[in-house]
Amino acid sequence: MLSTKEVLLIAALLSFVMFLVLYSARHNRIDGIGELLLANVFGLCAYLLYAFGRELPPLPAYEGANALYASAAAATVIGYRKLFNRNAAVWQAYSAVVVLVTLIAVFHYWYPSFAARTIVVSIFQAGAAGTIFWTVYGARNEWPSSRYPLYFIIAMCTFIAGGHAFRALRQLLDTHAPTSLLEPTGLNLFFLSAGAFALPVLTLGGLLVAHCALLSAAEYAANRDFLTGARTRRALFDGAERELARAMRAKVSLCVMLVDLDHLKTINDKLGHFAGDRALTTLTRVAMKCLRSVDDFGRIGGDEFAAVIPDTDLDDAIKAATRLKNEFYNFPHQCQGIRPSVSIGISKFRPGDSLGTLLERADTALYRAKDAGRNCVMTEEDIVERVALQS
Ligand SMILES: Nc1nc2c(ncn2[C@@H]2O[C@H](COP(=O)(O)OP(=O)(O)OP(=O)(O)O)[C@@H](O)[C@H]2O)c(=O)[nH]1
Repeated sequence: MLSTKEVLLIAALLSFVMFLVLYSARHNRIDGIGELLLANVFGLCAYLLYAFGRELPPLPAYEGANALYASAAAATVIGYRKLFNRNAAVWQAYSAVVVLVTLIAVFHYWYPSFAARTIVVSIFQAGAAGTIFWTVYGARNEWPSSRYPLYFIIAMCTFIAGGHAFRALRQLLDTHAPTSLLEPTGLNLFFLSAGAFALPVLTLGGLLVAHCALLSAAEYAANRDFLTGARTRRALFDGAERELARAMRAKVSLCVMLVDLDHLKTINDKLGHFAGDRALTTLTRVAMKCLRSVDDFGRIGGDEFAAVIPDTDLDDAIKAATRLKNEFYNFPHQCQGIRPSVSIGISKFRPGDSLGTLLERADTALYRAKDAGRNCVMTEEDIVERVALQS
């Protein structure tokens, strides 16, 4: 079996490895990574002081080691709060460390009691694990990707807080409880190992969270237009191909809308590019509001947007497009003297259509809408009618 010193040295090594991993991730500018890095520096020093406690004078062996280990817990809590965009409560966390170290000194020099020291340390560590638990649990519904890291952290925090609560109770009630942290009894070794690995395990959880946050940020950047937040052309077309295949297979209706901002060049020229950008962003916001959550809306270039509207026949697509057009026209734009509007062309899926042919017909309808004076909605059926009248 490992000795207590060996367990602590392994924990120190793990903290060092975690430090190196976090150090390489610090360039990603994820909030909280810096604090986890600091936590592992504190942790590494604390483990070494604990491990060589018998060879050191009492001040570094007791107060020093505990102050560093408590600071590691405080920095971990702050790191997690930042990772989940919560108020970091730095002042409160380090104040709790000061209170803890004061109590340890009191139970070391004035009222010597290993049991009392163990209990206050366990309460502090259980409180830290509990805070991380609530931070992660409270963020679960807004978490954008797989919840596996959250469940992992919640399980670990439960284990750590439960272990500390049990240890404190045992110290309080059991007359055979250990009288030193380094006592190599079976249960003491178990608690020591569990406690010593808490920091590396929670750091691992934080790294998993940071990894998921990075992935979802990269996914967002790849699939969302930087200016407007609408889907990118590629993301929209990928989704459209899937919807088209589904419409074909399930024989359900589907429509495509092309939405073009009218006279953007005039807005840019008269009011500046920022006013043009604002009009594009407003259009996206209004469209997101008017369309359903199953509809896909993306910017396909310049001032042109497209919406893929599944399970919808032409009449309902016209209603949605008209609502969008009117809402945008009536929006309180801050464009002195100019009233931004949109023109919309709609096409309806026919068996055998490809995305290209569907967009082509919507584009022809859009140009008719432009020809008709803008700020209006045209469908391919209007075109069929007009072409028939002309011939
Ligand atoms: N502010 C801003 N302007 C853009 C952006 N992308 C494209 N444009 C401008 O949008 C204008 C589009 O011009 P046109 O295609 O002639 O369209 P329009 O002026 O809206 O005229 P119609 O579409 O015919 O009503 C060009 O002047 C582009 O420079 C952008 O991201 N921001």
